[in-house]
Formats: sequence, structure tokens, C-alpha cells
Amino acid sequence: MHVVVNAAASADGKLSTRRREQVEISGSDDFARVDRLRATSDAVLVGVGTVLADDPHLTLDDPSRRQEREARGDPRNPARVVVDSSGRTPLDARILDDEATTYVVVADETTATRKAALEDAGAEVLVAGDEQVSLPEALAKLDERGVDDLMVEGGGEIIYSLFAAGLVDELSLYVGSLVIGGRDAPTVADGPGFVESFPRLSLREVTHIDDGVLLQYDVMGRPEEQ
Ligand SMILES: NC(=O)c1ccc[n+]([C@@H]2O[C@H](COP(=O)([O-])OP(=O)(O)OC[C@H]3O[C@@H](n4cnc5c(N)ncnc54)[C@H](O)[C@@H]3O)[C@@H](O)[C@H]2O)c1
Ligand SMILES: Nc1nc(=O)c(N)c(NC[C@H](O)[C@H](O)[C@H](O)COP(=O)(O)O)[nH]1
Repeated sequence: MHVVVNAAASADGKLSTRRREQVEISGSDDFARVDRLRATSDAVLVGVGTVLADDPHLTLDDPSRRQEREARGDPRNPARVVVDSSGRTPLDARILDDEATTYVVVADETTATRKAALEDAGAEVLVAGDEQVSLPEALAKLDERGVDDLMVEGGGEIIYSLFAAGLVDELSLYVGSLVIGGRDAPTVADGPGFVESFPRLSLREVTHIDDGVLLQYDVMGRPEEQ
């Protein structure tokens, strides 16, 4: 499986404000690029924090891209994936509508009642890990279901965990021309942070888009893993 993390950050590296409300960091050209990237992915993954904060839909905006996917025998939208250890995805979340297959990946501790409620609301529930979702197991289950190209759209906790597990192949980071600030505002990679061995990136391309810059990196891995 090939995993691309895509995120939009302010010049100071924040994904949103301390209130965790969505901020328009990029502009229309970058949103069109994100739509193109979604169109070439088999699934789009977010953490439940992003579902609770943004209630994203994660489908394709451009109808011609849906038609192109259908013409080549793919579902019209990529599948949607929520990493959600205890099944906190709201039953009326937009990602649970019938526009695409939605996998909610929970940990074993999630009750059977909650799993059944998520399934009734339209999710396909996958179990990976005991107390917290095990990302290697989750991605292996998605792989079994035909997900070869996975796009990750945040947020900061899930992005950190994917880097920590050595599961990221590429990072596409749009850096917008604004400062958000705030020690409690989410950044591109949160979690506990790395202290000795850091994932190393190789900068492949720099593109000026809207009023900001897109940085495209290949992930080289953490030093002891190379
Ligand atoms: N600018 C952007 O590109 C962008 C994209 C997505 C989200 N956001 C912003 O990011 C914020 C949400 O990010 P976040 O970091 O709070 O949430 P997140 O989306 O990273 O979800 C994190 C949650 O996932 C669950 N989880 C389950 N298994 C996990 C694991 N193995 N590792 C880590 N988490 C696991 C936990 O409940 C955790 O709290 C919001 O403010 C949203 O607006 C911005
Ligand atoms: N490219 C980009 N520029 C931004 O300025 C910004 N705030 C995001 N944020 C991404 C985040 O993942 C959003 O939740 C989804 O972009 C919402 O997706 P929908 O439109 O609901 O499908 N992404």
C-alpha cells in the first residue's frame, strides 16, 4: 500500500486554531489539487478528532472526476476511513451517508452495541487493536479490501501516529500565508513527539499555489530503520 499524507498548515505549522475550528488556509486551486488527489486514491483516511471537529464529507467535488472513476470501473468516490478507537463517530456524521463506502476502524474495547449502531448508520466496522486502534493492523485490513493508494487528510494525532509506525510514504504539505499560533492548536504532527530519532524527508517538489506553497516530500524513514 502507498500512503500519502496531505495537510494544509499555516506558516507556523498549525492545522487549525486552538478552538479546533476549520480555517481556510489554502485557496480554490489547492482545494482542486486535493480533489484530484482524492480522485486517484482508493480511500481517504482521517482520525475521529477530524470528524468531530470538521464533520468532513471526503467525497469528490468535481462530478467529471466521479464519472472518470466510474468509467474505469472504480466506485465513484474513494472509500472513507475513520480511525476511531472507541466508536465516537457521531451517527449523523456526513461521512456515514451513502455516497461512498465508509470504514470505521475501532479497537476491540468498543462495545457490540456501539458497533451495531455504527453499522446501522451506514458504516462498515473493522476492528484493529485492543484499546487503541493499531494502525499497522488497520492498514493491513484495508489492503485486504483492495486499498492500494491511501490518502490521509489528518489530523495531527493520526498523522503523528502514522509517522511513528513508519507507515507514511509521501507528505504533501500546503503552507498558507497566515499565522494561527496557539500552543494548543493542532500541528501537522502532534502526539507525544519524537525526541531522538526523527522521520527524515526528501523534498521532491516545491510549487507556488494560490498565496502559498506546496511542499511534496518522500519519506526516507527514521534513521535506525534505513
Ligand atoms: N488543515 C488541514 O489540512 C487539516 C486536516 C485535517 C484536520 N485538521 C484539523 O485537525 C484537528 C483534528 O486533529 P486531531 O489531532 O484533534 O484529531 P485526529 O483527526 O488526528 O484524530 C485523533 C483521534 O483519533 C483517535 N485514534 C485512534 N487510534 C489512534 C492512533 N493509533 N493514533 C492516534 N489517534 C488515534 C483518537 O481518539 C485521537 O484522539 C481539527 O482542528 C481539524 O480542523 C486540519
Ligand atoms: N487543502 C486544505 N486547505 C485548507 O485550508 C484546509 N483547511 C484543509 N482542511 C482539510 C480537512 O481535512 C477538511 O476536513 C476537508 O477538506 C473537508 O473535506 P470536505 O470538503 O468536507 O470533503 N485542506
